[in-house]
Amino acid sequence: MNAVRLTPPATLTQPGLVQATIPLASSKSESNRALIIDALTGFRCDLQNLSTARDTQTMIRLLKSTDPTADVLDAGTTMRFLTAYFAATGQEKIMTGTPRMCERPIGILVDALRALGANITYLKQEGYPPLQIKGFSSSTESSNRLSIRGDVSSQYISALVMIAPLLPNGLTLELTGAIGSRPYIEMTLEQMRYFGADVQDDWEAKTITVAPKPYTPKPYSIESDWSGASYWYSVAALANDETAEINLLGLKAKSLQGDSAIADIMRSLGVESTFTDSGVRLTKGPAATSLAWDFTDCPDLAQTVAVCAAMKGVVLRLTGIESLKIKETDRVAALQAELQKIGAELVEIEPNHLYEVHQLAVRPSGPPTIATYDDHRMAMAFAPVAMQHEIIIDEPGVVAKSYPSFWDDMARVATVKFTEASTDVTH
Ligand SMILES: O=C(O)C1=C[C@@H](OP(=O)(O)O)[C@@H](O)[C@H](O)C1
Ligand SMILES: C=C(OP(=O)(O)O)C(=O)O
Repeated sequence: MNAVRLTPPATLTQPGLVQATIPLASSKSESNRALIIDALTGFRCDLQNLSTARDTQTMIRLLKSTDPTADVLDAGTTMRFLTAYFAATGQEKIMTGTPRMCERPIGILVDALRALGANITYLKQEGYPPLQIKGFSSSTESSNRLSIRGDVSSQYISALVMIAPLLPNGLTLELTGAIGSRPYIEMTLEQMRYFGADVQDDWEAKTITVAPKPYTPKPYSIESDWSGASYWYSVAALANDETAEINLLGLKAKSLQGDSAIADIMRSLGVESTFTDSGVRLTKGPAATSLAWDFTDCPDLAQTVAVCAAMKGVVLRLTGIESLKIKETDRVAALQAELQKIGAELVEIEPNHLYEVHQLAVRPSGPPTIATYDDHRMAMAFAPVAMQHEIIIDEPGVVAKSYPSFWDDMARVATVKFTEASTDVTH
């Protein structure tokens, strides 16, 4: 694909000691759930520390907008949560997004909303945005029991359960197949409970039941983003400075975010975590020579860990990364292409199931230029490579989706230069 460069590439070099305090962005996942629940209370909750992420800012804007078209840009949760919200609140909207968003499936959610009484039509391709929400005719006769696949995106399930307190009969969801990203569903249920919803989950029976009981407006403060924290774990793991210390602000040991698993994963890659009053302190510890991890519960960590393991020469076996193919880009393909540039490869060992990252015998010379494929996590996962050698990140502006201040924070541990490009780039 040919693309015109939108932001000058970032050249990163590591100046010396790694001693930094990083404010972090707050969680866009928690923010976007809190915003939907707030809207369902008539905007009566006092939400504090909302994320500056573009995905959250887009959610805020669209919840208040009277425009008949809601363009979510590239925000998956915003697309899925707002589709359910606009349907349940009977708002007529056209839901659209970036070309990539229009390739990300939504049929499972639309089918479920239709079964609950929503009138939704596809404007282009069946099963994908753009779509038109025309109204909702839920009645006490509408079924309140639905089966839904759990193996494509947990966001459909979160979207449905969040509107369920409004439905005349509430909702029971029976989840079928494997359940991906389960901690995100649990985050949704916990936030709903906090705001007074009556929610029962039975993970053995794979059912979630929500009673028809309205939310109670309350103040709520959003935690820092553990997915964003993962890049700092990678910085600590790759720092040559054995005295490296990074303090990440606003993280809690008992988090709603499944990506807090990064603390366990990174212990194997040589990072110790100590929880403090202000967050978590990262210091260096011994690293393993190999690591196997199932990313089913934490798909957004896969890129961080793959790049970090590749740089450390730790052989990494990954499972549970099937959903990476339908995110901001095909992240499996993107990793396969870009890991080569840092002297590693991602090999598919068992089709669509088991993958391995290992170093190549011959390592490329000169600073690599990493393409980012409109994916914030490609940019942020590769940035910590700067701890070991110079690296150039193309389209660094992509980080705005989840972590707009990422480069400012990065400048606390590396030299970050944005240089104007004179030519077009090819992905
Ligand atoms: O609910 C959420 O906030 C999210 C769920 C996950 O998506 P899937 O459920 O599609 O894996 C995750 O990848 C995404 O970044 C945020
Ligand atoms: C997959 C992601 O987000 P979303 O699905 O909400 O676009 C992400 O932030 O990595």
